[in-house]
Amino acid sequence: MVVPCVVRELSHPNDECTEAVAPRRCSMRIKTLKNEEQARCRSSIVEPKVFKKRKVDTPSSQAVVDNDVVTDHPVVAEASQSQRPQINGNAIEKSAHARVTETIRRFNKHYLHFVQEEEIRCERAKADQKAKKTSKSKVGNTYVQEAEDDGKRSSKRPDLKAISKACIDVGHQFFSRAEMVVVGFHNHWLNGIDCVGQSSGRKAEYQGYKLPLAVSIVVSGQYEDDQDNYEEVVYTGQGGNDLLGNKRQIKDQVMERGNLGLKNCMEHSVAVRVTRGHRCASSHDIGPFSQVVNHWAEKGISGFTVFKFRLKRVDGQPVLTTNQVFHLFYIVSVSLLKLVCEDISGGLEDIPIPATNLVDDPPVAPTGKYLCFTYSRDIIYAKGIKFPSAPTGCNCRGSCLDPRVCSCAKLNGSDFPYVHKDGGRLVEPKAVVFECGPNCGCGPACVNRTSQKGLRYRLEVFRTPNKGWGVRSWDYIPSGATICEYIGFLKKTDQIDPAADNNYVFDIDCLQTMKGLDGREASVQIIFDCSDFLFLFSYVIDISSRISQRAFPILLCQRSGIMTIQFSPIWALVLLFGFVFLSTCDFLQRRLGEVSLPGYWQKDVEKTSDGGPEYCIDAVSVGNVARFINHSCQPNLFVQCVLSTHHDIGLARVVLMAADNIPPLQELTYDYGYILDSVMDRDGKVKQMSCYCGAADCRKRLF
Ligand SMILES: C[S@@+](CC[C@H](N)C(=O)[O-])C[C@H]1O[C@@H](n2cnc3c(N)ncnc32)[C@H](O)[C@@H]1O
Repeated sequence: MVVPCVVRELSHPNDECTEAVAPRRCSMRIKTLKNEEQARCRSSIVEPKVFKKRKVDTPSSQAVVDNDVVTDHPVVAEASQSQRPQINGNAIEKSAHARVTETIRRFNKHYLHFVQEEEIRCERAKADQKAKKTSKSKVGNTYVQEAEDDGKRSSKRPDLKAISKACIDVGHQFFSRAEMVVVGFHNHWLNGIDCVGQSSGRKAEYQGYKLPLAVSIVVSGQYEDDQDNYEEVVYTGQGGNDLLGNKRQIKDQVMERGNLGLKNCMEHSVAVRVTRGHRCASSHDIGPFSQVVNHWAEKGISGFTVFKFRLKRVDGQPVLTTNQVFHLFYIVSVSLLKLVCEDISGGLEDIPIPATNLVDDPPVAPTGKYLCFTYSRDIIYAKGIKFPSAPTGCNCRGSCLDPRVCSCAKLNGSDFPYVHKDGGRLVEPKAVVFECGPNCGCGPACVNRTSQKGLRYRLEVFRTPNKGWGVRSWDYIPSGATICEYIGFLKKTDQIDPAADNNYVFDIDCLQTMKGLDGREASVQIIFDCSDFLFLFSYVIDISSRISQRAFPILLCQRSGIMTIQFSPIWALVLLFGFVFLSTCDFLQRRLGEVSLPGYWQKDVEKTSDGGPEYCIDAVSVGNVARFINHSCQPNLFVQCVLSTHHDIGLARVVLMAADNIPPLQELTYDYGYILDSVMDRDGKVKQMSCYCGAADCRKRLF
């Protein structure tokens, strides 16, 4: 039954903190992996004793999962944190999930960098092609042809390039085969069967085994002869498929490679990891170890010989709900979710935000003491706060495309912070992102306005058992995507009544985070960086050298600051003097991630040592869907400061973005960044609030 969102008094989960001094949240950024040792490479994960050679004495033996390889499916993990399975007496490694998340984050970071490179390469090829066409090159059509070829050249798959960059650990659910390869579950981005090959035969651990030996199969669900369920899989061997066409069988399969690997597994009673791919999306669910119990050859639907392998799940492994395959567009049964409000935004958002309640009986809508708020899409400036003036924008037209030309891109370290893929994804978290603003020449579709484009995913506010209301998405959200901005009243922090027990205050702490103040993790380093200076010089010299052909040095300066110079002594002196002059003229370029901060922020950074953030966003009475997003110690979102309409860092926009690929119906959370023991009650006693995020590495307290 749908009830209107009327104001009603509800007992609120926050009731325990009445009388508290209003706890303050800060924008804890995405956490970088502190301990590189946490990340183990594939080589260690797929250590033969773990995966590759799995001697199982009897099909029911639990020896198959007797060490650290434990499936950690998110659905299972969420359902029973307290009853995490013990296999052969060994508890599941608690932070496996966290390590996987970190690994996938690293992979996605590399991946998005490669996507960015690829987009730039294509844009340049297109621009060159256009320029060459218009200049009607004297050398006939040769250049035009070359540029065309460059533009058309098949892209260097960013995901495959990223695989080589990441170092890995065990996983749960993957959104692409490439992610699985990264994590080491499966070593082929195309083949369904991953084997230990003949070349490993000399290793001691394979003595006595016939090779190849299969270690992992992916049930893709897209071949005509596949029929699978969860306890038992009938797997069609490899070979003979029309891989470029409709995947139909076009010739007989042969008992070799992966097929032989599976046959050998049966002979040696070696278990195989089964993973399920999804037909429409590229997502994969990691399934259980299974034993090949039978195999045979038969004529397939197309009349060609195919090998069939029957695999039975080995007992003693966690129950998986792997039939929950995540679609890019999840079809949600609203009646099952008990809708209590059709759209909490009251039509203000482009996509309605329903509220559902499966917890209360009868189900109630998100209303009550703390939930009676006015929905707003935009920040509202409290009385007395002056809106800063808008910066001069870039001169681009339509959409900003060339980072060498766009002045906004230059502020971001001479690259656009977003790639176009999936409607705009942030390549990596930054101290601050400079987006295009009101005075820019580009239009609303510009990629450098990604966070200004409103909601893109079907969000749902849902009642959680112990955290009040929370937010999740019905759509798959790729990492780096914008979820929403934190909206509310923009106030001075001293305008917040400390006795008001307001849990909806978000401190705008970009500067504090930059400096790593108050125990906050400094997400960025402030270091002296000469790359911008070098870039400037290289530019001047490059132009000069073009003019005078050979009289000047050629200087190549890369973003990393590495340069190669072919120089004449006089130019070396010019460079040296220029460098010394600029560095002593209070013109130090400081670097925050990839962002160069204009000099005037230096004073702000210095000033920000003690007092804490000057401004905050109070969403208690006015806000948007962000006010319902809960905290997690292992969040899937991160906070990104964004500047677009002005460049006042103290009043930066606070935008929540996806840290991971987020499957539909997974709760969206970010790290509130409370400093433990920083919240006091009126008597000056430390106030505590339990954390119910359920993460394996939960620190058990919100504050
Ligand atoms: C900004 S509100 C989030 C939305 C809130 N759950 C609601 O129902 O309106 C912050 C409050 O939610 C609750 N909360 C958020 N994350 C939590 C967590 N991990 N564990 C326990 N309570 C949490 C706390 O009561 C916190 O003060």
